[in-house]
Amino acid sequence: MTPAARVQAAIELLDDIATGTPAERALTSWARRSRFAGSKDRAAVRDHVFQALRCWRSYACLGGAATGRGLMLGALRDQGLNPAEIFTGQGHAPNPLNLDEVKAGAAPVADADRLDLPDWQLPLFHAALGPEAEGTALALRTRAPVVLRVNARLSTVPQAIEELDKSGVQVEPVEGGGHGLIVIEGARRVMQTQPYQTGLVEVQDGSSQAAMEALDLPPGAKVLDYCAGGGGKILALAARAEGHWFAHDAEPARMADLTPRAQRAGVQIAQLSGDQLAAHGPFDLVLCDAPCSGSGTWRRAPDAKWRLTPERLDELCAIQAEILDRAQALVAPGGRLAYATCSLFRPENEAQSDGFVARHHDWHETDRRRWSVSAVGDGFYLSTFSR
Ligand SMILES: C[S@@+](CC[C@H](N)C(=O)[O-])C[C@H]1O[C@@H](n2cnc3c(N)ncnc32)[C@H](O)[C@@H]1O
Repeated sequence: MTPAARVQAAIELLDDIATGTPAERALTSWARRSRFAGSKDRAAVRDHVFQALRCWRSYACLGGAATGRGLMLGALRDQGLNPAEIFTGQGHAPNPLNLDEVKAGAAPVADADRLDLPDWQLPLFHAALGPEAEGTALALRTRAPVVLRVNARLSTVPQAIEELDKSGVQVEPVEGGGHGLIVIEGARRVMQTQPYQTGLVEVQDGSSQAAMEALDLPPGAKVLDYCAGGGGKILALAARAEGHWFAHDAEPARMADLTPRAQRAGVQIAQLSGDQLAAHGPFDLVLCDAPCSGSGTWRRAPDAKWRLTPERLDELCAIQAEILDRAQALVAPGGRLAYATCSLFRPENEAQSDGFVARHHDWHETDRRRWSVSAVGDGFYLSTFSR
């Protein structure tokens, strides 16, 4: 595909996504029906679509319309490129610009346009992040880093760097980042490499890694990941120490990847249904990596920024409180409860921790940390409690 044909494909996909089709689904079905598109084409089209999703409002201002054409026009203007060189109408290029399109478009001025946020989220950003609110919103307009975690059970940082290099993936250690490696080149190849397939490295965001390093983990501890999903967090904990590892999720199908991942990593993690939890408990550490808005990860899943509603945020807060209330009953005397989200918002973070200790007077908070959206990690929140 020519660069212009890739832009035209992105225009059509953005129009589809604007009608409510989830971005991943739109991209998958486009790739299926576009057999002519090679892997580089698919990657380039995906990059166009994701960047336009991150910058929907500012690109719509620059391009003069919140349509696929308007957004891609805005994207080209944002990069200082001449859209007329792409919108030529030749081959599979977008049709030439009409006079209205040439005249339309202006730099974003309103805060929500400039920061690429839905209006209702501006106060949430300011309340949670104060002077860092603007910088964080602007950071969410950029592409996320790809970060790996070296599995300390099977490898060292220098060994993993060397093995990855042999497979064509260049990485650098995350500064002060323990086992984190930031991918400089070859991100799309990581999962095909021998170090990944043999469990020497896992893909894991830098902030998630740092949060799991921050948790107290007594040797031989019995640990339950109450919202395990694909198991990224419990795998990071299990790499740190000997222990007994248990995973639970309200939707067990979400743990489908956990068995192969644990096998690769050389650890055993028992999966527990709701009915089995009490019989296998109590646990020295119960981690609740709760379902949340994901606002700290919106560089990776930018359509979620526009799909979240105030009603859904309220629902998530209620689910988070219920998870904490249930999980606390599974903690052994002297044990810890940990609450984590990849959200930036106070109602899901600080207010949730405060609400928990207000409802459970026998519990107190022992630690509370936030990680900012950065060059090595997503926004993340961690709170720990003891009784
Ligand atoms: C943020 S994700 C977990 C990510 C995972 N810990 C990881 O590191 O890959 C939240 C998970 O909580 C699960 N969940 C939602 N409601 C739950 C509930 N009431 N009890 C337990 N798990 C729940 C979801 O199915 C989802 O897999």
